Amino acid sequence: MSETSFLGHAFRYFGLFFICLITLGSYYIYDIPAALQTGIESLYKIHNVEWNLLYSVYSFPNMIIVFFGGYFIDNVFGLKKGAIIFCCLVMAGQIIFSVSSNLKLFWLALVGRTIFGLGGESLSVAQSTFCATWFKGRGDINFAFAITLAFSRIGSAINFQISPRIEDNQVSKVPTAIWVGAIVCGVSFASCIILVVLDVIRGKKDKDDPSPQTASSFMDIIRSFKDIFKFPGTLWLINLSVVLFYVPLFVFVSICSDFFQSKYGISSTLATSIASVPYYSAVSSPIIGFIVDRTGHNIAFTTFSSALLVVAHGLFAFSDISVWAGAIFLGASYAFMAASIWVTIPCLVPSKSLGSAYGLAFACQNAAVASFGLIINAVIAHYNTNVISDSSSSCADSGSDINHHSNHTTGNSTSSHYESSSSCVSGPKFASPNAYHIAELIFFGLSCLCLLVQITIILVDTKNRWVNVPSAMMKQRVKDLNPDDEKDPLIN
Ligand SMILES: NCCCC[C@H](N)C(=O)NCC(=O)O
Repeated sequence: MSETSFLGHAFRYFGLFFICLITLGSYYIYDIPAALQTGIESLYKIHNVEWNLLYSVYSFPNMIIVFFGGYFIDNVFGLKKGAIIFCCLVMAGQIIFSVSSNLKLFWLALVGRTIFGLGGESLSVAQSTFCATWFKGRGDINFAFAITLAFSRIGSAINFQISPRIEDNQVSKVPTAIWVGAIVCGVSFASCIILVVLDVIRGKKDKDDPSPQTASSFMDIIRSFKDIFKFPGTLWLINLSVVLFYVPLFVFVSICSDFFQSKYGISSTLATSIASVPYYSAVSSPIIGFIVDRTGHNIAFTTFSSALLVVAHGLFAFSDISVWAGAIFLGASYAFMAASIWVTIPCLVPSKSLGSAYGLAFACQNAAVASFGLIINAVIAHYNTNVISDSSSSCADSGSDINHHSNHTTGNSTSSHYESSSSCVSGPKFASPNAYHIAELIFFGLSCLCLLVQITIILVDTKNRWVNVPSAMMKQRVKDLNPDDEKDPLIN
């Protein structure tokens, strides 16, 4: 099958469809607590801070677990078995969460979310590794990566549309909405099985799956961890830029709904819609990926993306111009970054280490996002001069019908979640503008650092010529790193 053969292309894109589907469930269920925040608080009779635990139990273990996940893909399970195991964990976690909603047991919900966390991020590593191995050294790899990310973000968006509709403002329907998440995970699991079969057909069954003897004992595992210190400096700079980019994106998105209401005086519904602009904008990244495939010079694109991030946070921090301006810059910034950063990794490590490299990047990202999530919320609480009316308990106990809007956040302890209802105390549910201003200064500073790191990578790469060169040279670099792939029927 030659590279240009129609069958080869069709088969690869058929595989890409299932590569996209394997994380649909995990992206869909990740934000179920946000989409059903009020209902979940009422169902389990919990407060905002306990609700936030549904995110913490996912993020904190992933500071470490996701690296092990990537490492196990490379050295213990292999990609196919690893993907199935992580998909099982995601589905099992969601089933436990669903059962907990029927039994109204919050501790069981936390167990479910923890098990989901054990698989969720590692499944994303498996997805990136599948994408990188199926498309490595090809001219459409940026496009393929961008499609998987766009698809995943559509999964998140569908949850925000569907879950509140199923729940229909009735606590009794919350378990149904959570069970629907389990069904979506079932679809992802079935897709994973199909993908594994396709991967076997692809004819790489033994090459991609290192034998378990590679790391048969705990000491073997510890010893081969040293390999990560052999990763090139550019990969560490890429990881640093991932951290510096995703903190001002993910953490900002988690607090921006309240920030928009506080600074711009807009309604919570509008604020929530604007908060999701960055994720909807990911839908445009395949177009950008298509362009990056033609031009190469990925770091030029990530640098441009960082510059857009600086502008976005500059607008939020220092101007009173319409809130839409900053949100659109942030969305454009995300679309460019998503389409260009992740593809640089196969140019820096050989295929056999891709899982570890993606695992390392996601571990750094999770550690930074979880830590800065706490720091930013602490800063906001410290500088806040508003008296926040915490109406959650009075509302939560006010009956089975709830007055609800979706909160598109990744969880924060200051987030608002109630429209006023007869039994709720009205008043500001968000912190004062000065508190958000300090937080914004931090995001702006991190964005500037991100831009600085991108410029550093460009300078470093003028010598190496690995990740900021025309696409033909990047393809050649991947081939040089993986000489065995000469025999791969789908690559050559
Ligand atoms: N539930 C969120 C999954 C995130 C997966 C991964 N850590 C990541 O950040 N991927 C890139 C992205 O832009 O989503």
